[in-house]
Amino acid sequence: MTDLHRAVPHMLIVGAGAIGSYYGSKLHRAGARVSFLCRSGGDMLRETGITIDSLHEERFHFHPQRVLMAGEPCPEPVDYIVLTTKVLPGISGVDIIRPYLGEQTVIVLIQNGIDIEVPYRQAYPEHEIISVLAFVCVSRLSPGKILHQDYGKLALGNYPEGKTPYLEALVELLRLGGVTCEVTDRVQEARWRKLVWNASFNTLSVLGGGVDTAQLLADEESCQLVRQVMEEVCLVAAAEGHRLVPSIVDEQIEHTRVMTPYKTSMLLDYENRRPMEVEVIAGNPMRKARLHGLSVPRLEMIYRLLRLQDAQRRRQRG
Ligand SMILES: NC(=O)C1=CN([C@@H]2O[C@H](COP(=O)(O)OP(=O)(O)OC[C@H]3O[C@@H](n4cnc5c(N)ncnc54)[C@H](OP(=O)(O)O)[C@@H]3O)[C@@H](O)[C@H]2O)C=CC1
Ligand SMILES: CC(C)(CO)C(=O)C(=O)O
Repeated sequence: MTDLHRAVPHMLIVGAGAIGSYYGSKLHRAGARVSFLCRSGGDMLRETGITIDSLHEERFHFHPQRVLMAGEPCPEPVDYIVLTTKVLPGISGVDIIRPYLGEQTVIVLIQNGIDIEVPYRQAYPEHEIISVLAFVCVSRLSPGKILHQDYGKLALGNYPEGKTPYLEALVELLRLGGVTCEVTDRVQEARWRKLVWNASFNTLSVLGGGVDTAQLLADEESCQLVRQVMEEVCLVAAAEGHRLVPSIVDEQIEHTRVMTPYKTSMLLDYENRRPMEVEVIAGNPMRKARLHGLSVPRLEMIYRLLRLQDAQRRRQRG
């Protein structure tokens, strides 16, 4: 047993937004020491802590071990550094985490998108990376105030593949905190499966003029478009060596039909005039398709239109 597996591990969560606060609360419940690294709102968090209100779980309130502002040194070693920012070209997770990495700090990414691990693998080849997919609907109402609407399962695996004792230790903690965890030794395939949903529903919810999942599926033409985008993503995944079962398209559509109508995280970002995760959700798969010489006309169009929307929003924000 290394000192990383201390009885009470120290987790530094980068980003006190919806995902960071929600899963941070679960790790806190499990007895871990949970600190946050914030870009804004740090004073408020230190004073009032974090409250999770949920439509399905009991209200939970906690005070983080430490609240650091970006760049502020951390006086104690970090066992797991957990990135939960949006994945955007303007945010360099690689640079943000540098001051906090000890020799054995494990890098954990709870974020959407494809190939998000690559910059970390390149910058920190010696560090273990755990890649995590969140199946949850949660949002931050204001600093320290989180609303959990639905679900909460995590799928986790080591990047690029496999399962290590550090992964198992993290999963044990999360389960103790009440999180359902699915452990996989093929996390990249799991990312592609999730992308089938995100690359279709997230993007079309914005380009469709601000529609929720139910509205997208209620209309036969837009439902057909969802399906076609999903099929294109499966094509790229297969070229990358991840053969997803063909029934995934029907399964995801039928599963979404019975979900409470949901506004995707990309739509919430668009409505709130925040930058959207266009590159990792639409850009990266489209670039992979180009590398393999595949024709994915819908993905291409979605990517180009979303880039325009995003740039227009940036201009409006000034
Ligand atoms: N919310 C959800 O239901 C789901 C989200 N996801 C994915 O999870 C990831 C996180 O999403 P979510 O939690 O919703 O996003 P939020 O916008 O709620 O939170 C992101 C947080 O990161 C912070 N941040 C940004 N830059 C920095 C920085 N340089 N240093 C420290 N903190 C920083 C932001 O700070 P500030 O307060 O200043 O803005 C914000 O608090 C995304 O990839 C998303 O796609 C996946 C599944 C579901
Ligand atoms: C699939 C979902 C809804 C998380 O469960 C999501 O990833 C999102 O809204 O971006």
